[in-house]
Amino acid sequence: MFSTVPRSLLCCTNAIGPNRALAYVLSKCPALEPTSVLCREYHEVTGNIICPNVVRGIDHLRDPRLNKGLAFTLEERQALGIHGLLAAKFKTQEEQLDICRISIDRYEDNLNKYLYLVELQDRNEKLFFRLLAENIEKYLPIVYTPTVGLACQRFGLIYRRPRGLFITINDKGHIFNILKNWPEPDVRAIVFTDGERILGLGDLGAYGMGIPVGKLSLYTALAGIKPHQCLPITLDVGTDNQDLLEDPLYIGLRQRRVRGKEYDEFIDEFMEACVQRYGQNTLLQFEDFALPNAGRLLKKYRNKYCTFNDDIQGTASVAVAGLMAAVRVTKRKLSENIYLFLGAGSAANGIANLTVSAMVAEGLSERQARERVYMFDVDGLLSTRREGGVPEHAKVFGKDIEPEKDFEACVAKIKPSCLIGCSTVGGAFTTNVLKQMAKNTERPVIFALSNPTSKAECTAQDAYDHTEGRCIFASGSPFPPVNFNGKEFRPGQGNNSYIFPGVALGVIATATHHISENMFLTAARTLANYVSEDDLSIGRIYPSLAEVKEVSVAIAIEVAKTAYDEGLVSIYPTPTDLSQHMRSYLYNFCYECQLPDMFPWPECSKVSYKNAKGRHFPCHI
Ligand SMILES: NC(=O)C1=CN([C@@H]2O[C@H](COP(=O)(O)OP(=O)(O)OC[C@H]3O[C@@H](n4cnc5c(N)ncnc54)[C@H](OP(=O)(O)O)[C@@H]3O)[C@@H](O)[C@H]2O)C=CC1
Ligand SMILES: CC(=O)C(=O)O
Ligand SMILES: [Mg+2]
Repeated sequence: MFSTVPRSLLCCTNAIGPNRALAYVLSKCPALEPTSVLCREYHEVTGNIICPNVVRGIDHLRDPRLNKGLAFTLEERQALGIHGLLAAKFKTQEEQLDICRISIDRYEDNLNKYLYLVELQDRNEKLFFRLLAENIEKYLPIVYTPTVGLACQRFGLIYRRPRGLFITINDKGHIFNILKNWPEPDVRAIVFTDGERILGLGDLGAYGMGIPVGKLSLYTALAGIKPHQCLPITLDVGTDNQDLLEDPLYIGLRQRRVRGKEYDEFIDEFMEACVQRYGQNTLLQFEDFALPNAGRLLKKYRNKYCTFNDDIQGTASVAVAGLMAAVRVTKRKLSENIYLFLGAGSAANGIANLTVSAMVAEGLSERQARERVYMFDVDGLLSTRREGGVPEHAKVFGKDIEPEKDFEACVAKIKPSCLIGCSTVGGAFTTNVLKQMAKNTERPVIFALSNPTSKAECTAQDAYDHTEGRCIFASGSPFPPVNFNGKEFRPGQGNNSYIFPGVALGVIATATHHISENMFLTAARTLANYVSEDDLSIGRIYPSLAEVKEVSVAIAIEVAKTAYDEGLVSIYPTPTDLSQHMRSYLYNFCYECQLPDMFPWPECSKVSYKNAKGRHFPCHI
């Protein structure tokens, strides 16, 4: 029997179509082993040539995973039955990339650029990923924050072709069957959301699908994880966004969110179905769940599944990396800072907890480290004396101090050296707040991490302007370079996209079955080590985005080492060369020859194929 049937083993025939022909051959020869035998047998039966692993004819061009457009060679065009379906000109992938760049530049509106890229991904996957991977700085803001936020808000309008799975609460009891409808059997990573906290834009329900799709594009573009191993999913349990419930374009369930027991059972079933379908080691990334569920579900599942919450753990890692790199400028150890968070939700708590771990590594006790961390949420400073007390999810950061509802006053009173915004409140770092930070310390650290750009707590320009150019700034969404007193600053992007692709690569490539907290501290250290003096001199506490692919591999290697040290992997023996092992996993962004290499008639000319017995088969030209 076939033990390793290729993913899309189809045969070519002009007579009855590839699927039916293959089914026919298989039914006749169920015990066939090597594919080449199948080819020969099939040829004996039908007189047609089978191209294993190859969809022929127009279907080949319509498959984005196979399509190369005008880059198909004459031999490929002939062998694949697409000769004549393409214009005569042959183009290299490089020439095609130029055309893509020109095409995108024609659009002024970023949403149109986004749509162009979506369409490219649907048409020619390798071209899309190579374009993205080679132009990260230019196109990351389109496929990711900020434009992806706009795309989610308009998802009902721009939704065209299926990408990923929508699983609704009505599918409860049948989730495994829905997963079976996904055409790829070799999924290694699933990024999923229930759409309740999409960036800082709130509850976007099923419109949130843009986020798992965008995140998984970065799995491939930034870490070389193969696209067919990635599955984006939206869990549609309704929405409490009244505008969407009334939006005629809305594509999700038009009902209020299901919560409580039924929601929990639904998520339980989903988690179980994923591992049942794709195996124990399937990486399950929670993305953009709202505060009441994010931390709670992480706690519930973190020791039972190969899972992490990107908004809590990935964000923590990138922020701590930034803090570590900033030490080289401020000359203050992490344990010498005072931290004030605006926002006390998932991201803030994730960052605060990992910062505490980093301070403990510097020698503080956990209690001493926590004493250096303050938080301020919608009801003011997290004071144990305030009305209603400190919310459960941030209990450990509550302080026995006078309550304070005025943020500016709080910054003056607590005198933080690091101010970290994860509040979803655009402009919350006012001129006075920033000026106060400049008074608090010589080199204040200011992170405006909320996304998209409209939700950033301050702009890069404001941060430098109001701190006399002395601050160390990073933001979740990109800002253009800033000029202050004749000096140009190019602040970095404190975004979890520096972390999750590398962590995922490390986990997938070693079949790690559990993702430990330590891995995120390791990832943070690795990222911080990549920051050069040149980066710091232009105000950047992250490596340039052009280096992110290399950084992702480095993170993957370090994460894998941690996983081996902690006994969390399923691949033994430990590869002697982890770097080589990791690199062997990477996606090839360049076109590959699609002449069937398992073809039993390897000798190929422009006019005919010669089989092993020396018989010629004419090409259809
Ligand atoms: N740069 C990056 O890599 C990442 C950035 N983010 C961004 O961080 C932001 C927050 O995400 P997340 O933590 O998951 O969201 P949460 O909803 O979990 O947390 C938001 C927090 O902000 C508080 N808040 C809301 N309004 C105010 C206000 N007016 N003043 C003070 N605090 C306020 C909330 O308080 P309350 O609960 O009381 O309402 C809550 O504590 C988002 O914009 C997200 O895009 C998130 C992950 C990664
Ligand atoms: C970056 C990210 O994960 C967020 O803003 O939610
Ligand atoms: Mg997120």
